[in-house]
Parts: sequence; C-alpha cells; structure tokens
Amino acid sequence: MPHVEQGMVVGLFGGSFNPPHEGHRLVAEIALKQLGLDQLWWMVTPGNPLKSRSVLRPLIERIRMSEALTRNRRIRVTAFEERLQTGFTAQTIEHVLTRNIGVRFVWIMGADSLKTFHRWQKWREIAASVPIAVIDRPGATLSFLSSPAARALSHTRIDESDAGVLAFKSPPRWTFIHGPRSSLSSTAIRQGTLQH
Ligand SMILES: Nc1ncnc2c1ncn2[C@@H]1O[C@H](COP(=O)(O)OP(=O)(O)OP(=O)(O)O)[C@@H](O)[C@H]1O
Ligand SMILES: O=C(O)c1ccc[n+]([C@@H]2O[C@H](COP(=O)([O-])O)[C@@H](O)[C@H]2O)c1
Repeated sequence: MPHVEQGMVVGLFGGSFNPPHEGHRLVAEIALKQLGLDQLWWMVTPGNPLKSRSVLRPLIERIRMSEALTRNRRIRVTAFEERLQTGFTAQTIEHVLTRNIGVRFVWIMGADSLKTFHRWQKWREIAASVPIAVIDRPGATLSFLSSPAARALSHTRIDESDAGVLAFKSPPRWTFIHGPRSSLSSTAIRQGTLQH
C-alpha cells in the first residue's frame, strides 16, 4: 500500500486496466483536480469478481503498462489487493481505512460501473464507508441515473460544484462529475478496433 501522511486526501481508483488506456488517465486527472486529491491510488485488481478471467492479462503486465501510462507524481500504481488476496472492494476499503486513520479516502469509478454497482459484494457497506465520485463516460451519462444503486443513493448525491469537499463529507455521499470524456475502452483495444 502506498505511503500517505495524516490529513491527506486520497482517491482510490480500482480497475482491471486490461489494458490501461488514455480514458483511465483522463478519469485520474479529472479526479485529482476536481476532488482536490493529494494522491490517487491506481489499484490494479488481481481480478474483477464479476468478469471472466479468460482474457485477463497477467497482473505484472497490467502494472507495467499502467506505470508507463501514468506520469504524474501524485498517481501511485499499486496492486496490494493481490497480497490481500481479494478482488472484493468492500474488503479492500475496510483494510485501507483501518490502516490509515486520519486520512480521507474517496472511491472513484466511471459511470458504467455505477450501473452495475448494486451487484458488487456489500455495495451498501462500501457506499456507507467512503464518499464516491462517479466520472462521466460516453454511453452511460443518462442511463446511470436509472441504475438501482443510483436510485437507492439518490438522496445522498451532492452537486458536482461541491466535488472539492466531497472527501470531507460523511458517507454515504456521492457526486457525478461531468467533463471531458473519452470513448476509449479496454474491450475495444483488445478487439483491435481502437489504437491504444
Ligand atoms: N473511457 C472511460 N471514461 C470514463 N471511465 C472509464 C473509461 N474507461 C474506464 N473507465 C472506468 O475506469 C475503471 C476501470 O475500468 P476498466 O479497467 O474496466 O476499463 P474498461 O475500458 O471499462 O474495460 P473493459 O472494456 O474491459 O470492461 C472503471 O471504474 C471504469 O468505469
Ligand atoms: O467488490 C466487488 O464485488 C466488485 C465487483 C466488480 C468490480 N469491483 C471493482 O471495481 C473496480 C473496477 O473494475 P473494472 O473491472 O470495471 O475495471 C475494480 O477495483 C474491481 O475490483 C468490485
């Protein structure tokens, strides 16, 4: 787990990054700026529990590609979930919070992830333990609102103009951040329909 100082605000950006692409980097840059982050942990998962591992590249490759893509001293590429032996975000967050008292964390996800968030293990506990920033993504801008999790958490949403203080709000609390968007996806890159 990367080193942090007391009082820091840290974004947790988990992903398969299979492979990582400029769309991921854009999300990270938007989050760093809009959420006022001191650090962003680019957490390369050993495996998304909801995705097949048949096309998943080895963790070490995904880490190396992520490191090559992210050239920002505030972005820390990490794969500590491998050592925790978990792909479940609820477990990761519990571990992170227990070991970093006095540090504020925000979970970061693309709008498409919010659409399936209600299928994540203990998703209500996740939402109750860290504020969440959802970053716009082509194809998910409007449909995210009708997702089960967005509906269940609608009363806890704050305006994106308050994104800079999201980390200081008691969860459950989330915001949706519009902004520059990228239509890149790892699937398209794997299928060879887009250049990396
Ligand atoms: N172009 C994008 N715009 C906004 N968010 C994105 C974009 N690409 C990925 N994300 C977000 O980044 C995180 C990691 O995504 P992931 O590694 O699964 O990439 P992906 O392109 O969605 O992959 P795949 O096509 O294999 O599902 C998720 O929260 C996802 O919503
Ligand atoms: O905890 C879960 O049940 C869970 C289900 C689906 C995805 N996640 C996490 O969500 C993050 C994004 O995954 P992905 O594959 O969409 O890049 C990554 O950190 C996954 O471990 C977590």
